Amino acid sequence: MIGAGVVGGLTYLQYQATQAGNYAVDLFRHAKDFTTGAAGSLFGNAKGIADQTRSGWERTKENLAVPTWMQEFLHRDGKGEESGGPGPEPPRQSKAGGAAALGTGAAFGYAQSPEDDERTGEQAARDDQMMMLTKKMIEIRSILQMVGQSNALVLPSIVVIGSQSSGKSSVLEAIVGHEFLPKGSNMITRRPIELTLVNTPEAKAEYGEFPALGLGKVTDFASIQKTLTDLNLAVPAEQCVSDDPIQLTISSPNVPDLSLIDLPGYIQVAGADQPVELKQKIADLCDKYIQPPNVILAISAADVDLANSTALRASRRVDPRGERTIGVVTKMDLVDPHRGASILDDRKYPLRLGYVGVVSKVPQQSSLFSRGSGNITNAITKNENAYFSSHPLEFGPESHLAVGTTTLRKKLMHVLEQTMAASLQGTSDAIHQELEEATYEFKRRILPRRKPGRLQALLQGIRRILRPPPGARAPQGRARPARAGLAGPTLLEQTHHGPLPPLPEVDPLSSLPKSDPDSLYWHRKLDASTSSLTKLGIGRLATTVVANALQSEIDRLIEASTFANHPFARQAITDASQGILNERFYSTSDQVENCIKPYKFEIEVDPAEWARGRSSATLALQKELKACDGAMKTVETSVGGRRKLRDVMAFIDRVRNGDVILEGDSASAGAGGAGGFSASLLARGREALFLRDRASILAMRLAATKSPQCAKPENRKYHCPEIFLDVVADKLTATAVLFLNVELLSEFYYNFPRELDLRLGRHLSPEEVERFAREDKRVRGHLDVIRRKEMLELVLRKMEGLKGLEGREGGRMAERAKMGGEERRGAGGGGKERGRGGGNCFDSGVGLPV
Ligand SMILES: Nc1nc2c(ncn2[C@@H]2O[C@H](COP(=O)(O)OP(=O)(O)OP(=O)(O)O)[C@@H](O)[C@H]2O)c(=O)[nH]1
Repeated sequence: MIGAGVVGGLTYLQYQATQAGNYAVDLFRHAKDFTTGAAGSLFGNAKGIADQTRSGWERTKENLAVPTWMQEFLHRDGKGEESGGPGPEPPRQSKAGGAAALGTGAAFGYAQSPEDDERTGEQAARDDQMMMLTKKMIEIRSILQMVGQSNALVLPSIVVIGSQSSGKSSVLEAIVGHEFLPKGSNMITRRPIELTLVNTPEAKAEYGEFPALGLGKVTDFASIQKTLTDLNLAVPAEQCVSDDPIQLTISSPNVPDLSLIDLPGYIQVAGADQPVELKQKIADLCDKYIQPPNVILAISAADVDLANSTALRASRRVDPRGERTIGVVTKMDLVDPHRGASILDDRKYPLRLGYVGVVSKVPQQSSLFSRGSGNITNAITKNENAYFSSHPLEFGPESHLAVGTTTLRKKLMHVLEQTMAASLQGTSDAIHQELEEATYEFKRRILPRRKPGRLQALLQGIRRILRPPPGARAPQGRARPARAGLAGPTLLEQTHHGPLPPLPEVDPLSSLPKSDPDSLYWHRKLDASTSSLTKLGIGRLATTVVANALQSEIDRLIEASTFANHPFARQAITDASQGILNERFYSTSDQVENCIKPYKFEIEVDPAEWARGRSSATLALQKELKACDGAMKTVETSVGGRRKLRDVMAFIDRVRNGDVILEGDSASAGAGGAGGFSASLLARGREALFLRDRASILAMRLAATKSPQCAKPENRKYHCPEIFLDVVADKLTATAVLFLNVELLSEFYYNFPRELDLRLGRHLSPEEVERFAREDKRVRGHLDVIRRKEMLELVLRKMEGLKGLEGREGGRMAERAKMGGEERRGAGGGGKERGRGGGNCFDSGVGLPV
């Protein structure tokens, strides 16, 4: 009997290892119970997320990615429609009208006080209305930019081209009234700058915004300049230019509504440190932007012969009839006035929109001032006026030549307005077509999925996944810890799959049945086995096993659900579970450690526990014995029969007993076989020997547990250790499970849904909801289609309103044209060219009121 006890003692390691497994199995089941319960809350929670996401969509459609100005615009438009359909807004009256007129005056570059506004009321109202069309078109342009780039949907801009140092920046800055463009000798303008000017007549503040950077309103123009410089210099020197545009919006009561594009200046030859193909790259970039419907602002310096103007040459290539090019001659102060006048009166390179001469250099003393927040428009205008009025013969009131930044501003506004009006119908048709496509896409993708909704379906899938498989329902009451691991798998794994353990040279077990049951040596061995089950750290080990099992179960559930494609949700769920597990870890480990401490000293075993342990140990041994027999049969079949196996086993036995002496290496190591048996046959024989020995030990242990001596607990600890260890393991597991349940699992069960709610439920901001929804490729596609469709609808509504405005303005302009067209001053050779061409707004017989 003592032998059986010692065998039990020898297998304590196996016990110990399997205890962790027992905890895991038991607690895994608890985790499953939890998951079953949590499935409901997770589902409910996820349903909340779906609702949230849906309403988030509604909100984000309105709020997200729609800048504040557009929201205001939307809002205003809504009101407009309520009160009278999508007609144009009436010109502002009274106080607001005054402010608007004043603002418009400032935008035109007129003097900045009401007394200096020389315009008649009718002219001011007309200018206001004209600006309204451009303003709305610029707003529409910005919405279209958000819809996505398509050539058909691009509304016209004014593109500024010219050689390096021709004065492009100075002209733009004179229009804006601030020095804000990058300056420097080392080709600083490397990217197109898409500049949108927004006239804000009722506001005082002037500020810039970089929509793509999200820097907010930048009121310091020096820092706008710095940002532009940084963005340009970010293009590597070896690349030198990039066609990735920088978008900048400047809002001010002093700027007109304009959309302008500043481009890198043309160069004659690339510098030593520049790529050779730079000249061509710049030309290509400019060519890309000077295509219709854009208006070309071709800048040429007066001190350079027009015949050598790269800007005019480039514009002639794409606009051979000079119908959409405005010529700007800068640095008029650097040439003799007579020569300056003759350049502007040029007949060799006629442009329908004419030439304007400017002196846009900031006078020295105002330059320093302007680097702060001061406006430079007045300083430039005064300087210019002083120059042109000092040459009345060439540029005086009698002259038909167009000069001055103010004139240029006005011309730009009119030309852009007319170009925009001309593109209205074409763009509106293109938008109709895009909208049709978007509506089709919307119907195709979204309508059929309404029942059930996309996320609804996804969540149904999750519910299905979270439902435990049939038969995996939690057993009623507290389940006994699984002890199958005690016997079966470990051995079976070894016999069938793993390498065989080395056999002892001499079998010590054969002497065990005769050992003294009161031997101190064996008592100590057994005590050591028992105390190993309660050794320090077992609480931590058990908690780790459970926490890991729970976490991997959660991971598995996420992986199998559609949340797998949602990094955001995935992270949130993982964080939620890990957060709770980490928080509970130390207190749970301590509790488990403390609860099993008493077992270190004294373990009470009552008869019922003993009986349970005895039948459990018996069952485990029987199971393993059966597995051994089964394995032996498999080996028999694999070698071709019992007799053959018996022969090879007998041969190995003889070798081991020394009855057979092999030459060279031993039989067990012989690669080519021995005794007439092949190497693989010998390996199978060794396996069979192991199984035979194992079975005989198991039979001995079984006989011990079944013996009457082991029927009762009294003083049987050392006689029947197999049963005793089983009882101890059972008690420890039950106690540990109890505390793990209370300290870890019920806390987890309670907190997990709350944590999920916090991270994925109602507490998500609209931005997070949008981000979450967008992580799914298909949902993202749906959202994009919805957004595109809605934006296109919005744009169309606005365009319909604008058509009315354009009709009215067109009528007025035609009337004025009939009355004499004296306002055509500044249109240059336009009058002479008007007979040619057709279809363009500038061919309508309407002169420019400049
Ligand atoms: N006298 C005079 N100088 C001017 C005038 N306009 C510009 N300048 C000067 O000409 C130089 C070049 O002007 P910019 O406006 O920087 O020319 P740019 O075409 O933008 O130059 P890049 O950005 O290098 O292509 C500067 O020193 C200006 O001060 C003008 O009307 N008269």
